[in-house]
Amino acid sequence: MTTVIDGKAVAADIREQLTNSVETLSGEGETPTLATVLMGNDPASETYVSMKHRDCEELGIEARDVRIDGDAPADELFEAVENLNADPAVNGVLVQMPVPDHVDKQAVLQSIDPEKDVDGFHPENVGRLVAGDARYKPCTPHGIQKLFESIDLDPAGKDVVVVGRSDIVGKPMANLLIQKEDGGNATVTVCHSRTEDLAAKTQAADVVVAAAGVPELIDGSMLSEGVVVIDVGVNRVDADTEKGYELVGDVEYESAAEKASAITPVPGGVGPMTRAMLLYNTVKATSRQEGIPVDLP
Ligand SMILES: Nc1nc2c(c(=O)[nH]1)N[C@@H](CN(C=O)c1ccc(C(=O)N[C@@H](CCC(=O)O)C(=O)O)cc1)CN2
Repeated sequence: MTTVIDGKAVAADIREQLTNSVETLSGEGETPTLATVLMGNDPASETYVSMKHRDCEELGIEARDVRIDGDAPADELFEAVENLNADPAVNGVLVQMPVPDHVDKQAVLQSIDPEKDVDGFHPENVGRLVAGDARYKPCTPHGIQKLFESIDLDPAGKDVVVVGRSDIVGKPMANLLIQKEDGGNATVTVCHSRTEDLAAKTQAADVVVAAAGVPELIDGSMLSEGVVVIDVGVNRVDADTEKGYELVGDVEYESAAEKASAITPVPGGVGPMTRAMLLYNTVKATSRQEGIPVDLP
Protein backbone atom coordinates (compact mmCIF):
# COMPACT_ATOMS: atom_id res chain seq x y z
CA MET A 1 0.00 0.00 0.00
CA THR A 2 1.30 3.44 -0.89
CA THR A 3 0.95 6.28 1.62
CA VAL A 4 0.12 9.59 0.00
CA ILE A 5 1.86 12.15 2.20
CA ASP A 6 -0.63 14.92 2.89
CA GLY A 7 1.43 18.10 2.98
CA LYS A 8 -1.66 20.25 3.38
CA ALA A 9 -2.62 18.42 6.58
CA VAL A 10 0.91 18.48 8.05
CA ALA A 11 1.19 22.19 7.23
CA ALA A 12 -2.18 22.89 8.87
CA ASP A 13 -0.97 21.09 11.99
CA ILE A 14 2.19 23.23 12.12
CA ARG A 15 0.17 26.43 11.67
CA GLU A 16 -2.12 25.32 14.49
CA GLN A 17 0.89 24.69 16.74
CA LEU A 18 2.26 28.16 15.95
CA THR A 19 -0.96 29.90 16.98
CA ASN A 20 -0.15 30.11 20.69
CA SER A 21 3.32 31.46 20.01
CA VAL A 22 1.93 34.21 17.76
CA GLU A 23 -0.57 35.08 20.50
CA THR A 24 2.19 35.20 23.12
CA LEU A 25 4.29 37.56 21.00
CA SER A 26 1.32 39.74 20.05
CA GLY A 27 0.22 39.86 23.69
CA GLU A 28 3.63 41.37 24.51
CA GLY A 29 3.06 44.01 21.82
CA GLU A 30 5.42 42.28 19.37
CA THR A 31 3.17 41.05 16.56
CA PRO A 32 5.40 39.05 14.19
CA THR A 33 5.85 40.98 10.95
CA LEU A 34 7.02 39.58 7.63
CA ALA A 35 7.95 41.71 4.63
CA THR A 36 8.01 40.17 1.17
CA VAL A 37 9.72 41.89 -1.73
CA LEU A 38 8.67 40.90 -5.23
CA MET A 39 10.48 42.36 -8.21
CA GLY A 40 8.73 41.85 -11.53
CA ASN A 41 5.50 40.07 -12.31
CA ASP A 42 6.32 36.40 -12.76
CA PRO A 43 2.88 34.76 -12.42
CA ALA A 44 4.06 31.84 -10.26
CA SER A 45 5.92 34.22 -7.92
CA GLU A 46 2.80 36.40 -7.65
CA THR A 47 0.83 33.31 -6.61
CA TYR A 48 3.39 32.25 -3.98
CA VAL A 49 3.62 35.74 -2.51
CA SER A 50 -0.14 36.12 -2.25
CA MET A 51 -0.38 32.68 -0.63
CA LYS A 52 2.28 33.71 1.90
CA HIS A 53 0.30 36.83 2.73
CA ARG A 54 -2.93 34.86 3.15
CA ASP A 55 -1.15 32.40 5.48
CA CYS A 56 0.19 35.29 7.59
CA GLU A 57 -3.23 36.89 7.83
CA GLU A 58 -4.81 33.62 8.98
CA LEU A 59 -2.25 33.20 11.75
CA GLY A 60 -2.23 36.82 12.97
CA ILE A 61 1.17 37.62 11.50
CA GLU A 62 1.41 41.06 9.93
CA ALA A 63 2.57 41.04 6.33
CA ARG A 64 4.04 43.87 4.26
CA ASP A 65 3.94 43.62 0.50
CA VAL A 66 6.71 45.46 -1.34
CA ARG A 67 6.46 45.41 -5.13
CA ILE A 68 9.13 46.64 -7.52
CA ASP A 69 8.83 47.01 -11.25
CA GLY A 70 10.74 44.31 -13.13
CA ASP A 71 12.55 46.92 -15.25
CA ALA A 72 13.56 49.13 -12.33
CA PRO A 73 17.27 49.52 -11.54
CA ALA A 74 18.61 46.93 -9.07
CA ASP A 75 19.26 49.77 -6.59
CA GLU A 76 15.52 50.10 -6.02
CA LEU A 77 15.46 46.57 -4.68
CA PHE A 78 18.53 47.14 -2.49
CA GLU A 79 17.04 50.35 -1.12
CA ALA A 80 13.79 48.56 -0.26
CA VAL A 81 15.68 45.81 1.58
CA GLU A 82 17.81 48.40 3.41
CA ASN A 83 14.66 50.18 4.62
CA LEU A 84 13.14 46.90 5.86
CA ASN A 85 16.41 45.93 7.57
CA ALA A 86 16.35 49.25 9.41
CA ASP A 87 12.67 49.05 10.42
CA PRO A 88 12.44 47.67 13.98
CA ALA A 89 8.79 46.68 13.41
CA VAL A 90 9.81 44.20 10.68
CA ASN A 91 11.04 40.81 11.91
CA GLY A 92 11.39 38.86 8.67
CA VAL A 93 12.44 39.93 5.18
CA LEU A 94 12.39 37.83 2.05
CA VAL A 95 13.00 38.60 -1.58
CA GLN A 96 10.93 36.30 -3.75
CA MET A 97 13.12 34.28 -6.15
CA PRO A 98 13.86 34.41 -9.00
CA VAL A 99 14.89 38.05 -9.35
CA PRO A 100 15.18 39.59 -12.86
CA ASP A 101 18.37 38.77 -14.78
CA HIS A 102 19.86 42.26 -14.38
CA VAL A 103 19.85 41.89 -10.58
CA ASP A 104 22.78 40.13 -8.89
CA LYS A 105 21.08 37.37 -6.88
CA GLN A 106 24.01 36.82 -4.52
CA ALA A 107 24.15 40.53 -3.74
CA VAL A 108 20.43 40.45 -2.94
CA LEU A 109 20.84 37.55 -0.52
CA GLN A 110 23.78 39.30 1.13
CA SER A 111 21.80 42.52 1.52
CA ILE A 112 19.26 41.03 3.93
CA ASP A 113 20.01 41.37 7.65
CA PRO A 114 20.92 37.77 8.65
CA GLU A 115 18.74 38.09 11.78
CA LYS A 116 15.72 38.89 9.54
CA ASP A 117 16.64 36.38 6.83
CA VAL A 118 13.67 34.04 7.28
CA ASP A 119 14.53 32.20 4.04
CA GLY A 120 17.90 31.24 5.53
CA PHE A 121 19.69 32.11 2.27
CA HIS A 122 22.20 34.73 3.54
CA PRO A 123 25.77 33.33 3.38
CA GLU A 124 26.08 33.72 7.16
CA ASN A 125 22.99 31.55 7.66
CA VAL A 126 24.12 29.06 5.01
CA GLY A 127 27.44 28.79 6.85
CA ARG A 128 25.72 28.24 10.17
CA LEU A 129 23.55 25.51 8.67
CA VAL A 130 26.56 23.72 7.20
CA ALA A 131 28.36 24.06 10.54
CA GLY A 132 25.43 22.37 12.28
CA ASP A 133 24.21 25.48 14.08
CA ALA A 134 21.34 26.67 11.89
CA ARG A 135 19.67 29.97 12.76
CA TYR A 136 16.87 29.66 10.19
CA LYS A 137 16.59 26.42 8.22
CA PRO A 138 15.52 27.09 4.60
CA CYS A 139 11.78 26.53 4.39
CA THR A 140 11.47 23.78 1.77
CA PRO A 141 14.08 21.35 3.15
CA HIS A 142 12.92 22.02 6.69
CA GLY A 143 9.36 21.27 5.55
CA ILE A 144 10.55 18.02 4.00
CA GLN A 145 12.13 17.03 7.33
CA LYS A 146 8.70 17.61 8.93
CA LEU A 147 7.10 15.41 6.24
CA PHE A 148 9.59 12.64 7.10
CA GLU A 149 8.59 12.95 10.76
CA SER A 150 4.91 12.73 9.78
CA ILE A 151 5.47 9.25 8.33
CA ASP A 152 7.92 8.24 11.10
CA LEU A 153 10.79 8.14 8.65
CA ASP A 154 14.17 8.56 10.33
CA PRO A 155 16.69 9.28 7.53
CA ALA A 156 19.57 7.96 9.70
CA GLY A 157 21.51 5.35 7.75
CA LYS A 158 19.23 5.64 4.72
CA ASP A 159 20.51 6.22 1.19
CA VAL A 160 18.94 9.49 0.10
CA VAL A 161 19.28 10.77 -3.45
CA VAL A 162 18.65 14.50 -3.89
CA VAL A 163 18.05 15.38 -7.53
CA GLY A 164 18.89 19.06 -8.04
CA ARG A 165 21.55 21.33 -6.54
CA SER A 166 19.72 24.63 -6.15
CA ASP A 167 20.56 27.04 -3.34
CA ILE A 168 16.89 26.96 -2.28
CA VAL A 169 16.36 23.20 -2.04
CA GLY A 170 19.06 20.77 -3.22
CA LYS A 171 22.09 22.14 -1.39
CA PRO A 172 20.41 22.88 1.97
CA MET A 173 18.48 19.59 1.83
CA ALA A 174 21.69 17.61 1.38
CA ASN A 175 23.34 19.57 4.18
CA LEU A 176 20.49 18.99 6.61
CA LEU A 177 20.39 15.30 5.80
CA ILE A 178 24.07 14.77 6.63
CA GLN A 179 23.95 16.66 9.93
CA LYS A 180 24.73 14.67 13.05
CA GLU A 181 21.32 15.44 14.55
CA ASP A 182 17.71 14.24 14.48
CA GLY A 183 16.41 14.32 10.93
CA GLY A 184 19.95 13.84 9.60
CA ASN A 185 22.60 11.08 9.63
CA ALA A 186 21.66 9.95 6.12
CA THR A 187 24.03 8.94 3.34
CA VAL A 188 23.38 11.51 0.65
CA THR A 189 24.03 11.60 -3.08
CA VAL A 190 23.34 14.86 -4.90
CA CYS A 191 22.53 14.45 -8.60
CA HIS A 192 22.24 17.18 -11.24
CA SER A 193 22.20 17.84 -14.96
CA ARG A 194 25.75 16.48 -15.38
CA THR A 195 25.07 13.25 -13.50
CA GLU A 196 25.70 10.22 -15.69
CA ASP A 197 23.05 7.51 -15.40
CA LEU A 198 20.62 9.24 -13.06
CA ALA A 199 18.39 6.14 -13.03
CA ALA A 200 21.20 4.03 -11.53
CA LYS A 201 21.46 6.51 -8.66
CA THR A 202 17.73 6.81 -8.00
CA GLN A 203 17.23 3.05 -8.25
CA ALA A 204 19.75 2.59 -5.43
CA ALA A 205 17.95 5.06 -3.14
CA ASP A 206 15.76 4.43 -0.10
CA VAL A 207 14.51 8.01 -0.43
CA VAL A 208 14.42 10.27 -3.50
CA VAL A 209 14.00 14.03 -3.17
CA ALA A 210 13.23 15.33 -6.67
CA ALA A 211 14.04 19.03 -6.97
CA ALA A 212 15.36 19.50 -10.49
CA GLY A 213 12.59 21.71 -11.85
CA VAL A 214 12.11 19.36 -14.82
CA PRO A 215 8.54 18.10 -15.31
CA GLU A 216 8.22 14.34 -14.75
CA LEU A 217 11.98 13.75 -14.91
CA ILE A 218 11.69 10.70 -12.69
CA ASP A 219 9.33 7.83 -13.42
CA GLY A 220 8.61 4.49 -11.80
CA SER A 221 11.21 2.63 -13.88
CA MET A 222 13.90 4.72 -12.15
CA LEU A 223 12.79 3.73 -8.64
CA SER A 224 13.09 0.68 -6.46
CA GLU A 225 10.21 -1.03 -4.68
CA GLY A 226 9.34 0.61 -1.33
CA VAL A 227 11.15 3.89 -1.99
CA VAL A 228 9.94 7.12 -0.35
CA VAL A 229 9.47 9.84 -2.97
CA ILE A 230 9.41 13.56 -2.18
CA ASP A 231 8.45 15.66 -5.18
CA VAL A 232 9.49 19.30 -4.88
CA GLY A 233 8.64 20.24 -8.47
CA VAL A 234 5.79 22.67 -9.07
CA ASN A 235 5.98 23.02 -12.86
CA ARG A 236 3.30 24.86 -14.82
CA VAL A 237 2.74 23.04 -18.11
CA ASP A 238 0.32 24.18 -20.80
CA ALA A 239 -3.00 22.42 -20.58
CA ASP A 240 -6.59 22.82 -21.67
CA THR A 241 -7.78 24.02 -18.25
CA GLU A 242 -9.40 27.23 -17.03
CA LYS A 243 -6.00 28.61 -16.06
CA GLY A 244 -4.36 27.40 -19.27
CA TYR A 245 -1.89 25.21 -17.39
CA GLU A 246 -1.68 22.36 -14.94
CA LEU A 247 0.81 21.71 -12.16
CA VAL A 248 3.15 18.81 -12.72
CA GLY A 249 5.86 17.57 -10.38
CA ASP A 250 9.39 16.44 -11.16
CA VAL A 251 8.06 12.90 -10.71
CA GLU A 252 5.70 11.01 -12.99
CA TYR A 253 3.18 10.36 -10.24
CA GLU A 254 1.24 7.29 -11.43
CA SER A 255 4.21 5.06 -12.23
CA ALA A 256 6.20 6.29 -9.22
CA ALA A 257 3.29 5.63 -6.84
CA GLU A 258 3.22 2.01 -8.02
CA LYS A 259 6.74 1.54 -6.65
CA ALA A 260 6.72 3.89 -3.65
CA SER A 261 5.83 3.07 -0.06
CA ALA A 262 5.12 6.80 0.39
CA ILE A 263 4.94 9.72 -2.03
CA THR A 264 4.05 13.42 -1.98
CA PRO A 265 1.47 14.71 -4.47
CA VAL A 266 1.73 17.89 -6.54
CA PRO A 267 -0.03 20.07 -5.61
CA GLY A 268 -0.61 19.49 -1.89
CA GLY A 269 2.73 17.96 -0.92
CA VAL A 270 5.87 20.00 -0.39
CA GLY A 271 4.48 23.43 -1.43
CA PRO A 272 2.24 23.95 1.61
CA MET A 273 5.15 22.91 3.85
CA THR A 274 7.41 25.59 2.35
CA ARG A 275 4.83 28.16 3.37
CA ALA A 276 4.26 26.69 6.84
CA MET A 277 7.99 26.74 7.62
CA LEU A 278 8.18 30.38 6.54
CA LEU A 279 5.63 31.15 9.26
CA TYR A 280 7.75 29.07 11.67
CA ASN A 281 10.88 31.09 10.80
CA THR A 282 9.00 34.38 11.12
CA VAL A 283 7.80 33.44 14.61
CA LYS A 284 11.30 32.27 15.50
CA ALA A 285 12.81 35.53 14.20
CA THR A 286 10.40 37.61 16.28
CA SER A 287 11.11 35.55 19.39
CA ARG A 288 14.88 35.93 18.90
CA GLN A 289 14.77 39.66 18.18
CA GLU A 290 12.42 40.56 21.01
CA GLY A 291 13.90 38.13 23.56
CA ILE A 292 10.52 36.51 24.19
CA PRO A 293 10.75 32.71 24.41
CA VAL A 294 8.03 30.74 22.57
CA ASP A 295 7.37 27.10 21.77
CA LEU A 296 8.10 26.00 18.23
CA PRO A 297 6.71 22.79 16.70
N1 LIG B 1 12.46 33.74 -1.47
C1 LIG B 1 12.07 32.52 -1.89
N2 LIG B 1 11.81 32.31 -3.19
C2 LIG B 1 11.43 31.07 -3.59
C3 LIG B 1 11.27 30.01 -2.65
C4 LIG B 1 11.57 30.27 -1.31
O1 LIG B 1 11.50 29.38 -0.41
N3 LIG B 1 11.95 31.54 -0.95
N4 LIG B 1 10.77 28.78 -3.07
C5 LIG B 1 10.17 28.65 -4.37
C6 LIG B 1 8.73 29.04 -4.47
N5 LIG B 1 7.91 28.95 -3.25
C7 LIG B 1 8.16 29.85 -2.25
O2 LIG B 1 8.41 30.98 -2.43
C8 LIG B 1 6.73 28.16 -3.19
C9 LIG B 1 6.44 27.19 -4.13
C10 LIG B 1 5.22 26.47 -4.08
C11 LIG B 1 4.31 26.74 -3.09
C12 LIG B 1 2.99 26.07 -3.01
O3 LIG B 1 2.27 26.25 -2.05
N6 LIG B 1 2.59 25.31 -4.04
C13 LIG B 1 1.26 24.72 -4.10
C14 LIG B 1 0.65 25.01 -5.45
C15 LIG B 1 0.50 26.46 -5.69
C16 LIG B 1 -0.10 26.80 -7.03
O4 LIG B 1 -1.31 26.63 -7.17
O5 LIG B 1 0.63 27.23 -7.94
C17 LIG B 1 1.39 23.22 -3.88
O6 LIG B 1 2.45 22.66 -4.23
O7 LIG B 1 0.44 22.63 -3.38
C18 LIG B 1 4.62 27.68 -2.14
C19 LIG B 1 5.81 28.38 -2.18
C20 LIG B 1 10.91 29.50 -5.39
N7 LIG B 1 11.15 30.83 -4.89
